[in-house]
Amino acid sequence: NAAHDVTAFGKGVFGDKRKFEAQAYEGKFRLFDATRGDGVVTYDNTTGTNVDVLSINKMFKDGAAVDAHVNAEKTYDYFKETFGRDSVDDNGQQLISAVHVGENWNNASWNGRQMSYGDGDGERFYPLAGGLDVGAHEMSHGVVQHTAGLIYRNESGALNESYADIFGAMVDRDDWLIGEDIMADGSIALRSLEDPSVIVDERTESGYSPDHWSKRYIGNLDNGGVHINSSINNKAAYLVSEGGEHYGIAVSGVGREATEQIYYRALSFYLTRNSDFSMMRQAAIQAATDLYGSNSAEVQAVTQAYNAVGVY
Ligand SMILES: CCCCC[C@H](S)C(=O)N[C@@H](Cc1ccccc1)C(=O)N[C@@H](C)C(=O)O
Ligand SMILES: [Zn+2]
Repeated sequence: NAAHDVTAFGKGVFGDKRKFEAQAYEGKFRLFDATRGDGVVTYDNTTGTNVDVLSINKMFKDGAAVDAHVNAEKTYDYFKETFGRDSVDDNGQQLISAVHVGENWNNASWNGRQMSYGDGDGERFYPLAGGLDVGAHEMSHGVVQHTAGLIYRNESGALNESYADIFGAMVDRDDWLIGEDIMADGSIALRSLEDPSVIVDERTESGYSPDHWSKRYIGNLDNGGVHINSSINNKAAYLVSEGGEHYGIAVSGVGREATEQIYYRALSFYLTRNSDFSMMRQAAIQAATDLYGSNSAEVQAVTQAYNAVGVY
């Protein structure tokens, strides 16, 4: 008997009840959502199967698998509804997620084809699938890969990481923090777009994430600081949206809706593999000009935001 689509239920990593699309097949159920693009499929890396026999109360019981599946559905919907983009390649590419990857792995990744989530060690991170912004971060790397293709090193790599955080913060829309749901060590988040300097980063000289180009990390750690210098562009995007005063420069914000359109257009029309921060500034100004006009508040916000973080 063929598989058929069902709306199923399960509890996430933190015990919250989730609803999602799955399939019933041969008396069992699998995390395969056939309603989005060429499918959203989630599987347990330790067993290699995406079949999860429903427990007696008709619930999927693998919290990380449930959350990873919902993260992918929500991020698929975000790109479709906000930009009309059909998955990472704008051609419906199947969204594959693997959970329980590694041993207490304190990370998640996009390997060019799929998302992988670690379970965390319970000291640094809880299971990373529990964070919607983690899944959105990883899938956004897929979008970057199929658009500008920003090389994952130095400034282009920092932009790649920044785009993953910006879209992560737009999908997980109630704050400007990244990783706030999965920190096990008591810190408020892994990164903050609003105020990067509140997050300790022992890889940097100052111990904090930079919020100005003059404070950028220059060195070989972290592929040339891709998770460190991303905070400079993250701060710029935050200022474009929310506004504020930064190093004496005032920015009038234009809101999340205009900000996500500007950054998406800059990514998909103007940025290329080797783009650096200065090219990011030009691309965002051009995108804002295309969308809102050269004398618009949006162009003004972008210009002031990049002035405020010292990128010209
Ligand atoms: C193969 C090694 C991992 C490559 C880096 C991946 S893309 C990445 O950036 N992962 C995110 C995971 C994440 C996202 C949101 C919130 C919490 C954690 C990341 O930021 N990883 C940090 C821990 C890092 O690799 O330094
Ligand atoms: Zn990343």
